[in-house]
Amino acid sequence: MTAYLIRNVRVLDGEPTDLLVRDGVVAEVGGGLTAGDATVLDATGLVALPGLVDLHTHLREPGREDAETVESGSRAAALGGYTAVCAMANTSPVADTAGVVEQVWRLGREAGLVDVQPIGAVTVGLAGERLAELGAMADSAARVRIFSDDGHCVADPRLMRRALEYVKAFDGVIAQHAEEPRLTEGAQMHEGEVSTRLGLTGWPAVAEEAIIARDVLLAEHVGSRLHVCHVSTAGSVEVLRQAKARGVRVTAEVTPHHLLLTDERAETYDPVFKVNPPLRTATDVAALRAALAEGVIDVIATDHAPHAVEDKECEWAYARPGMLGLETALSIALDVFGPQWDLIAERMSRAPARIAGLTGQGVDPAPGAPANLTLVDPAARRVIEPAELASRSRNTPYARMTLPGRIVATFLRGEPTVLDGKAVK
Ligand SMILES: NC(=O)N[C@@H](CC(=O)O)C(=O)O
Ligand SMILES: [Zn+2]
Ligand SMILES: [Zn+2]
Repeated sequence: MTAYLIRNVRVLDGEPTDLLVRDGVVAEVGGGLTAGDATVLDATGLVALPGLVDLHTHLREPGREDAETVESGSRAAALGGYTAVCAMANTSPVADTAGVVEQVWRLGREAGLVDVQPIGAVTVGLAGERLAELGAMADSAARVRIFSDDGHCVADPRLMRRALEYVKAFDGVIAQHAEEPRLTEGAQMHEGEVSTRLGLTGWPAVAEEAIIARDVLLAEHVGSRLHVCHVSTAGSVEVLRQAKARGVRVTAEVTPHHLLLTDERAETYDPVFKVNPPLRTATDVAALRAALAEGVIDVIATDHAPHAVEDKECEWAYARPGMLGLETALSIALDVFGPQWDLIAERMSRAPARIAGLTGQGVDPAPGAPANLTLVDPAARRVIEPAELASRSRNTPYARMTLPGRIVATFLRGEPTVLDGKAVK
């Protein structure tokens, strides 16, 4: 195993120092370390962060390997600075059995680029009718702790209650895609001025807020853990703020695109901007940014949702919702929040690792810490070229935009997965 001496790097907001990475851990931190047999990396101007952790990734394997595989998604993640991703269950077959979650977990280990932690489905086939084998998935080699029907809402309140009760036994968490389906039938974009002008059926904010309000009450009643996926409205932030003030065990995430883009993008009729929940208004974006800074929202999660060209480059109404996220998330965070490294580390690494219960992830680089880390060049700017992305899909909403920040290197347990901005394998 090669040792690495990372010279002249700033750890988060600290002064430049040296990091010695050896045997999978950060062995030493301090000025003027000697290399010995270590490979020296000059990291002048770079910032070291704990490896990023994504709570919400769609890897599409099994079933849609044309759009993404565990390996291609893992490579996109490593290039984005991630050392762990949680893989959503809406694959084909659905990850609703111990067999499927173990398959995804094994594929992740074989790719060896990030830790792939499978999420299990809450209900069989995501159909919302009966609970999946949550216990068997928890006891499997994949040790599932997060369950989600993402893509669908667990709309039946009795099923939601039972799921919350079930996972309490092993401190699991239900991650809800909050969308009251009766309020979003035929919806194409956010319900508001722009949808009225374009004549597209609207997806009202209240469809999200009503489910979050119900679910925080259910979580409070049961005393169990709820996580809210891709929060997108100012009203949702207020529901979460009140629930947290009461001590409800609820956490929440926001995506990079909901922190940056608004429903006005639909005016282009370019389906790359079609996503679920939909892009909202500038007022919502401002509320989400403030909530993330305050901690009412705990995490930035990508909701990386790769789609094949034929599912995306068609008429708006027929296009699948979803956007790529893994390779651009850190840049969007830097664009929105500036170099607030402690905030970025908390929201993109420590908090998601805690919520997912991933030991060894989300730990700041310090002596004895597992060497899961990423080196960022905050001064670099890059133009996003869809064809250059490692993802198998091309549906980035940031095509040809110039974004700040570049991931220079990523280490997984002391081994580089990215060096010089390129994937090692
Ligand atoms: N976000 C999306 O628009 N799409 C996701 C599903 C989801 O996250 O709800 C997908 O799987 O494509
Ligand atoms: Zn969702
Ligand atoms: Zn999703």
